[in-house]
Amino acid sequence: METARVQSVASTCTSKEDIPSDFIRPENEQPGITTVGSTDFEIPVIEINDSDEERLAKVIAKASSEIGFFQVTNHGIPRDVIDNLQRAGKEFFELPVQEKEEYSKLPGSLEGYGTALQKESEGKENIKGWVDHLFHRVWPPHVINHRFWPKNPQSYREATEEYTKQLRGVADKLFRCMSIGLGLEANELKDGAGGENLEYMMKINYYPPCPRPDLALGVPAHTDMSTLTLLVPNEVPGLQICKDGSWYNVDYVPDAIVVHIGDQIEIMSNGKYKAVLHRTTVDKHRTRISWPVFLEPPADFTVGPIPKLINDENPAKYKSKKYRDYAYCKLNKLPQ
Ligand SMILES: O=C(O)CCC(=O)C(=O)O
Ligand SMILES: [Fe+2]
Repeated sequence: METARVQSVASTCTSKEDIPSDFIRPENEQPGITTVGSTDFEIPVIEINDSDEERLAKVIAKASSEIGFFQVTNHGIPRDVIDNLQRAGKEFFELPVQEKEEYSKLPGSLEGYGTALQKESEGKENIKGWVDHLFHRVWPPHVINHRFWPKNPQSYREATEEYTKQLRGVADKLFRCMSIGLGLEANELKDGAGGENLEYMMKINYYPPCPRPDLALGVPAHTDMSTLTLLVPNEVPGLQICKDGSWYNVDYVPDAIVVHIGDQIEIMSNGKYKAVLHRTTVDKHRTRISWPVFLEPPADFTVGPIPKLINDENPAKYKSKKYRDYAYCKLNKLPQ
């Protein structure tokens, strides 16, 4: 059966004060009840044009171990490269739903246009997220399937390729600093996740306006299973991170790239760096769009705590396993 796209649901209920009951979160998840107004800690914004990687590594390592989350500025990606990416993605999502369905996911594939069907634990009803998305790989060339890249607008491919090329430079810099911050050689963290075979999975999240943003969520609470996730949002706020059990709004910082530490880096660092728990809220009047890129190990690559970081006093806290098996357990909510 076809799933209704949230964009279609939203267009039929904008004038009303309510939303279909399958989007209403239980009270302990409702953003209207569970969001903390102000932070008593700084969510770090880090300028990464510092050529002293040792110094930068310290700042990044601190943010990665205390929060697992930060934003970076002065990253060197020109504004127009990000604008072109965002314009093309927005134009794609503004096409009629029928045209977008040509890119819908095929059974068993992650790539394509779709609406998440969130698996809840046994016996619980599924609650839907107020968001549609598009997934496709963007790097390295041998994993790209252009079948899932929009042909309309025509600028989509070039804009996405250029952004990806620039983003790889930022990712490499972050990996080097995070590796140095663990006391390792600069290349060791990236090598532990697949090195040059690391796969870049692009996602576009499209969150239409929602009449009851106090009751619904876009993407519910989760950690990313990637190594790192690098994201550029549009100007509509909505990202929240969890620290010590409380939910905090993340400010929109113009021109920044948002960095989430994902599960694989937590594992490789043997818990020194933390995968951040996060979720997204939606806006009553405006459409939020975000472009995360998940940096993932190849499916058959085994990821585990980096051997140099474990010893008798500090034994491995995580199993080593193939990324494919990790992803299977995570997506099916099975123990790791
Ligand atoms: O839209 C965002 O800012 C975050 C989305 C997200 O967490 C995800 O797609 O994994
Ligand atoms: Fe996420």
